[in-house]
Amino acid sequence: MNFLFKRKKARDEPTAAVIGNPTNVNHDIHVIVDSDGLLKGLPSSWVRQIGTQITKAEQNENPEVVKKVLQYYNYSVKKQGAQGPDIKHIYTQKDIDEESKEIDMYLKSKDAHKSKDSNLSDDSDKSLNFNRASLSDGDPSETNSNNLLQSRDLAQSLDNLTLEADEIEYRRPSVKEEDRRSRMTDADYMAEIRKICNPGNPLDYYEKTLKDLGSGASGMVFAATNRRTGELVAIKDIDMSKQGKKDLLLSEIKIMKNFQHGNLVNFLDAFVVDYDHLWVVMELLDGGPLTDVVTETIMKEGQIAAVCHEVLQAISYLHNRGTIHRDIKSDNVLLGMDGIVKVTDFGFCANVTGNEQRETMVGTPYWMAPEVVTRQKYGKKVDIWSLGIMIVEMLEGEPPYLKEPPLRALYLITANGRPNIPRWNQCSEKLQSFIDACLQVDVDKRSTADELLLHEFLRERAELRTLTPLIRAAKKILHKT
Ligand SMILES: Nc1ncnc2c1ncn2[C@@H]1O[C@H](COP(=O)(O)OP(=O)(O)OP(=O)(O)O)[C@@H](O)[C@H]1O
Repeated sequence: MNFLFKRKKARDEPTAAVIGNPTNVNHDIHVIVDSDGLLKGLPSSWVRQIGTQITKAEQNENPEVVKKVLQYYNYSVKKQGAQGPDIKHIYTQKDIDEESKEIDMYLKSKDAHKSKDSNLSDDSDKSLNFNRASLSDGDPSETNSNNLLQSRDLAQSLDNLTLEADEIEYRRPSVKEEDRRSRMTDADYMAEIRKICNPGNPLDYYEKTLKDLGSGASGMVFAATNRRTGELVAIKDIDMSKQGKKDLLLSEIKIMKNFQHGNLVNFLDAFVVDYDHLWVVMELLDGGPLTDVVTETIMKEGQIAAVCHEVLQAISYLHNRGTIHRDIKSDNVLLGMDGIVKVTDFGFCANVTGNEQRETMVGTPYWMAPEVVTRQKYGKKVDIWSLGIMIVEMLEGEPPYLKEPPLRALYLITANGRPNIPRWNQCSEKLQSFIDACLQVDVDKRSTADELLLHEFLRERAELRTLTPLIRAAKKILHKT
């Protein structure tokens, strides 16, 4: 069999986007471009950040975009730093709206704090500069004192956030419940989780094989055999002592039990093992992630259409249940050796620190829709944008701007809108039209999952089994056979 192989490209380990965006954000910082073409009015630490990643000409051209990108980036870093590891959860429009309000409140609390503490008011952005040590090349003594200020500022900002939350009418009613939850100890959570898990010993049900399927941020995934049926399953071993938000994990398991679809990696069972390990049993996909195929081989249009069709069926299922995946990318599309295509990572998956990107930013930006960064009202169609970026991966082997650091990638996504696709002229008109329908910056013009499922490009999809040779070829190159 003849394949065109792509050169192996370095892919950063992307993480899940977990931050939503507010609507009608007040501009609390006035940014202007001075006569020298420099942005004025930005906090000094932000200026240092952009200096390394966004050129003066770009700042000149898009000052508002630069401001929004920095706000989003710094909020994201701060949230990660303040709350520790975050767990992605099932997203609904309601979650997104609530998160949007949270960002609004964060921005307001920053203003409130500014007026309360005159010592910090001239550089109150230090609270936003959580990752400054790694981003600035300033002198170490300055960094130390800033770190002290950061901790104080961070704590105060969080206090403000709570105070405001009590006063604001739209604060979600579940906050009291969250307060109660925040007083729960780890042992309390484990007791709750235990209640919804299978009480038995997993080794009575499943026999571990020697095959490790890989390791993610939250732990190892290994293969096992169902002792009764002989079915192969994948078991994700999550070390609960290292998880930040056990409450979310708890609700995830509850929700996941109700989500079953032929194009989702379905949840099968869960067990608590050794007091603080959660074993999540799911269907095993033996072909590995789509990422291996896109980085190693060149897919034909019929094969791209086949993958899009299956992924869209999963997205449509989730969207029709008021759920947004928010992390559609090739890494989260798993393949069976027979060519079956399933979407994963739509619940119970933790996003914990483990590599630089995870530490510096909550969400990986490369698949992110522009409206996420610009904090316009957004919803289900972020998944359609991400699908469009995943098509770019299938064409080019990687998403746009992958080699750029996250802050610059955010800037480019927001400033450029629809990315340039080098192989565009080699695409058929139908594929071009399909990509156009996904990568519309104007959300209203972007198609829905159900509309895309009727697109003529998908009518020419190849049979799923035609993916098998590509999977085999990728495995061979990556020594995963
Ligand atoms: N159901 C499955 N079948 C086969 N392989 C799987 C399955 N689930 C995960 N894997 C593989 O196991 C490895 C780790 O998966 P995992 O989902 O933990 O990774 P991650 O998404 O990077 O981490 P996390 O979701 O914890 O942030 C990956 O290489 C993935 O392809």
